[in-house]
This record gives sequence, C-alpha cells and structure tokens, in this order.
Amino acid sequence: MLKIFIPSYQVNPHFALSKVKIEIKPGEIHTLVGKSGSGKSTVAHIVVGLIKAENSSILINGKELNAGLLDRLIPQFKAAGYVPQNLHLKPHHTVDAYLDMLFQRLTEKDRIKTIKHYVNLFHIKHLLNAKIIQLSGGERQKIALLEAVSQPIEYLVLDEPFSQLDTEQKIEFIQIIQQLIAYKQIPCLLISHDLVDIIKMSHKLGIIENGKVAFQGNWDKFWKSKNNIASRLKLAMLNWKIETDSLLNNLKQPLGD
Ligand SMILES: Nc1ncnc2c1ncn2[C@@H]1O[C@H](COP(=O)(O)OP(=O)(O)OP(=O)(O)O)[C@@H](O)[C@H]1O
Repeated sequence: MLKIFIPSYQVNPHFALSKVKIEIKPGEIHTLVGKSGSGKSTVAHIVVGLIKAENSSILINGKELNAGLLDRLIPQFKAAGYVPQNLHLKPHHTVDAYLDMLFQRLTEKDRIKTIKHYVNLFHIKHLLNAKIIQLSGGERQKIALLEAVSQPIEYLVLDEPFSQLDTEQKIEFIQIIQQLIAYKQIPCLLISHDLVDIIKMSHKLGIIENGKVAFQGNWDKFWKSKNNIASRLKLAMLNWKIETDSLLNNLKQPLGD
C-alpha cells in the first residue's frame, strides 16, 4: 500500500499544494488528472523523492520513505519506478545493449531469461539492434517504462506516459502496464489528462485543482458525485464516448466514391 500525505508545500509565492492525501493499494492504478499547472507533476516529484516537502509522508508498505532513501543515486534502495514527462535515455546505446545494462545485476543465465521475458511483453524484438536515438517517441516511452520496472521496485509513478503515442500504440501500452501492475502487485500513480487512459486504466481517480484534491474516489463514487469538476469531466467523457461511437459507426459505413 502506498500512502501519500502532503499537508502543504509552497512551490512559489503564487502556488502551493495543500492537503494532498492519496492511498493506493497493491495492483491498483490511481490516476491523477487536472489542468496544466494544477500541481500533478509536483506531486509526482515529491512521491518519487526528487523534491523534499517538509512534514510530508510517503509510506510504502508501512515504511516511511524520505527524500534521502528515495534518492535514485542510492543504488541499494530504489523503491520507486518512475517514468518522467521528459525522458533521459542514453541515445547511442542499441536497445540490446541498453537492456543488458539494465539487468547487469543478474547472472548471465537469469539476464538472458529476464530480457527475453520483457522483450516479449513489450513487443520490441524487432528493435533490439536499433539505437535509442533511432526509435520513435512511442518506442522510447516503452524503453523508459521497461527501465523503470527493471529494478525490484515497490511502486510505480508514470507522468503522462502516453503523450507520444497514437491510439493503437496507447492500447498496447495500457495492456502492458495493466499486466505489469497486476503481476508485480504494486501500487501505481498515473498522471494523465488523456480520457482514453483514464477510462481504460484507472481503478481510482483523483482530480487536482489549484494544488488541492477536489475529488477522489472509485468510478462508482465518481459517477454519483455532484462535485463541479467531476461533473465537467463526466461531460467530457460522455462527449468523448459519443464522438468515439459515432466515429466507429462511421468507419463501419462503406466508403463512398
Ligand atoms: N521549481 C519551481 N519554481 C517555481 N515554480 C514552480 C517550480 N516547479 C513548479 N512550479 C510551478 O508550479 C505549478 C504546478 O506545476 P506542475 O508542473 O506540478 O503542474 P502540472 O499540473 O504537472 O502541469 P502540466 O500538466 O502542464 O505538466 C506551475 O505553475 C509551475 O510553474
């Protein structure tokens, strides 16, 4: 169980996070949505320990994590798997060499077996000889996710992981994440403002507005909620569904001359 509590965090004189409380069970994907600048990435940065917010607590399976423990530079303790908005991959490595590097800690036999498993799961066999720099944006996002889950992590934080993907790639990516989360039984905090991701992936939804959590709950609570922002999001979802349905219906019509 991942328990996040940020009572208050002043980001700049005009913006602060306040009373952010999120709990995510193992195997659960909790999506945080909100307008640009509402504070989503700041929450992610605190949760993975990139910034330290005084008085905040991040508890994973009952253990208190502080920025020191979470620091990615401390190799013994990398509880957080994190895919940031801006990816930092080594451009000149081939995918093959990159995977080899990620699983260096394993014996050769285990490394070969593990890499084979991930190559199949991520459908990247055809990319093994390509250099990272030659990959498409979506393929790079896959490698970044693979890197994040390559360590024995205890929770996963994904910040806009689908921003570079088209709908088909997105559906493939969503399935990979769902399998990983279910298999590893870890909590996942997903930051997104894409309705497809939100509808297809979330077990729970949090809406953040101006640094505060304006709504939080499961789908049942969401659909019953009279909260203003939840209502606007519902409307967008319903319109999206209508648009998608009509698009799909139109696709079924035979093409004219
Ligand atoms: N180090 C910083 N110094 C000053 N202001 C900052 C700093 N980091 C973030 N901010 C401000 O805090 C606010 C929230 O930023 P944040 O990146 O968390 O929003 P967001 O909801 O993730 O936005 P987006 O969806 O566009 O990525 C923004 O107004 C941003 O400019």
